[in-house]
Amino acid sequence: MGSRTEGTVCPISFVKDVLFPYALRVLPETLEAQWDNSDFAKYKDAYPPEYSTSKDELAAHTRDLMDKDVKIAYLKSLQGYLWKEGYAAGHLKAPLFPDVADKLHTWHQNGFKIMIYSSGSVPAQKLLFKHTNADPSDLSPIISDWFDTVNAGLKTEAKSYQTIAESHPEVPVGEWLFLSDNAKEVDAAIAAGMQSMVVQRPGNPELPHGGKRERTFKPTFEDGWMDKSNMEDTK
Ligand SMILES: CSCCC(=O)C(=O)COP(=O)(O)O
Repeated sequence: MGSRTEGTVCPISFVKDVLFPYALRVLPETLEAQWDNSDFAKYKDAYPPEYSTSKDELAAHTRDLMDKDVKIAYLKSLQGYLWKEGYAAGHLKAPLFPDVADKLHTWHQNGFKIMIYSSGSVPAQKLLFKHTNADPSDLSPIISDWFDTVNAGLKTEAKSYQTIAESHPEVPVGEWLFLSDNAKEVDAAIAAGMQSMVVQRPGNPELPHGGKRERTFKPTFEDGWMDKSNMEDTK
């Protein structure tokens, strides 16, 4: 069982209106404090050289990438670093959709492996699932594995899903279920041999073809995720 984060387990607005602005707010003070710190070098040095020569260049490029929501590994890595203190201090908490925590616990108790595949970096994923609005807040112990664009590849490419499946040979590829609000990612997962569905959530943009496609899944919080009556089969 695999899933992406924004628009699937939590609202897109949490990422766009809370996480991104938080990262931009703490960026200048972080650059000021950490620029020459050897622990920070791995974030700074991952940027292309033309953007890592000065704090101003790096900040401007970071702002530009976030404005355009570019999901590039060096930005995602820095974001995870910038969010760390915010989560630790309680300023950031992931607002999961109301069905998510219960459903993940149920699946876990029933022996399913739950894994996350996100454009957000693995450290950022772990922070998000560790600090949620659920009770208990930390869902990370029930997540079996974590994938991002560094250890798996781009989410719209079938080979990324093959890489993920191959890293767990104990689970035949046809037994994986990948849930995403992004139809292109669902198509890539299906091309790799996984089962996959588009999840529709409040606040998500209109799907291609007005959401009319096979295997579109619109969970209602009362009925639960796996109620087939919520599935639009428009074949
Ligand atoms: C899990 S880190 C915060 C979300 C994020 O930065 C992101 O890019 C979300 O990507 P996803 O593929 O999970 O929608």
